[in-house]
Amino acid sequence: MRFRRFFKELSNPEKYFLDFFQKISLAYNFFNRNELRNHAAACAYYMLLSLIPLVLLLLYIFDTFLNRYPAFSDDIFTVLSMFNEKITPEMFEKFGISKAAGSAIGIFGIFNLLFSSRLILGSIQRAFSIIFPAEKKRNFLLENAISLGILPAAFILVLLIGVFNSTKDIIYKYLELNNINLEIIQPLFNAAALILPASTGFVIVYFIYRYLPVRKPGTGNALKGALLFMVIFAGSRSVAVVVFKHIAGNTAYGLLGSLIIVLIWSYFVFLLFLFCAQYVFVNFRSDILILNRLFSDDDINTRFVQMNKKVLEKYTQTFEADEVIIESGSGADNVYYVISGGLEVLDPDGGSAYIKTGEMFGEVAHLMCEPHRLTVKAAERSEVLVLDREVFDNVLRGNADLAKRIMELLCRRLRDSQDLKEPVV
Ligand SMILES: Nc1ncnc2c1ncn2[C@@H]1O[C@@H]2COP(=O)(O)O[C@H]2[C@H]1O
Repeated sequence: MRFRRFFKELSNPEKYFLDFFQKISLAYNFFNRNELRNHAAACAYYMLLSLIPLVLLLLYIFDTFLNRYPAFSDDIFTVLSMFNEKITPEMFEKFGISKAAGSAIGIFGIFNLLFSSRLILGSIQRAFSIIFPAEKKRNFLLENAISLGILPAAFILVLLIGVFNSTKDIIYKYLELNNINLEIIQPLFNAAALILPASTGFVIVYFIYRYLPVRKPGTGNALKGALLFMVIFAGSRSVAVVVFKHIAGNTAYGLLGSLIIVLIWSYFVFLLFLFCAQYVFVNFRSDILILNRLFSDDDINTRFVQMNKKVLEKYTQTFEADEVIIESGSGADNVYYVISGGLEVLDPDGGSAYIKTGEMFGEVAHLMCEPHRLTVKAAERSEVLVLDREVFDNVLRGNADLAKRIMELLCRRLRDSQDLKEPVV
């Protein structure tokens, strides 16, 4: 069913792109309103902090292996020197790597890494609790367990990709040395070298979008978000490589230049990551968000209604003049909102009131959990949004302005119908 809808959308690309750009612009609005830039900055900063423990950890690993397993380290250097003959044990000695302060640094590195990992995930979780609002809170144990694991897991993944890349190069060199035809193998390897990191990134981002929010957005939406992330990421990476090479080549910046590059790049990646998370949410709750916007304006915004016709059509019912919409005494299953036309409220004593475009009705019974007291019928041909309890409650939950406006509406109707025959004491 879902696939059929997807292909139907694809067969009408114009509509599909319009829908896509509308969602992007909605996501951008929310991205700004939620101030996600600050969260991205926090993540990037913690990322930078985690670099130092990471370097310490690497020092420890090199130190342990180079000192304890000379045979292994010989092998490593044989492999490393295949890439660049300058990489020798002497070079490492020069950097002081093999003389590093041993296990103390290693342990310090691990603790620091876990701590930074906790900080990074803490910021992502905080951002996610804003992007994907939920009533429930996350289980404390789970929250901490995930966050301690995420950076080491990412680290291991990066190492694996690194290992793949170097293995690829080694095999490649080996084949070349043995005069084996590379014409077919080379493109295959190159494709694998491109696809492997991209698909790993895609899977990681997908799992985070799919499972990290307390209120889970569903598979299809998480996939869309992860895909958007990877496409923009891959595109900007190729631009960034060129730009950053230029900056790094400029020796005036030195080491500081590399740090600035790491900071700028991780800030950008986190911005993109949170933006795409917001896009996942927009896909997930697009109906609610559109209704939310619709109810935020004082008058009916006809352009907005027109733009979001596809979504609103799902909820719209047309009533002919004199057709009854609410029968007095009937159960309160829905709340209604007039998009066009006008309606009449009738009380059993013959009194009546008018409900105009842009007004809500049926909310009294819903809020009080009792049957509708009055009958409502169309005064002319009218288009009405019919929202069930769940949809209405979700719109109300995310819209404090709407709650206030409903209160105003209720007060106004109360005042209109107030009959102060007896003075209030
Ligand atoms: N004085 C009024 N003017 C306009 N609408 C009203 C007035 N009184 C009641 N209504 C609406 O008519 C609806 C009838 O069903 P409910 O009682 O659920 O909710 C009621 C209000 O939304």
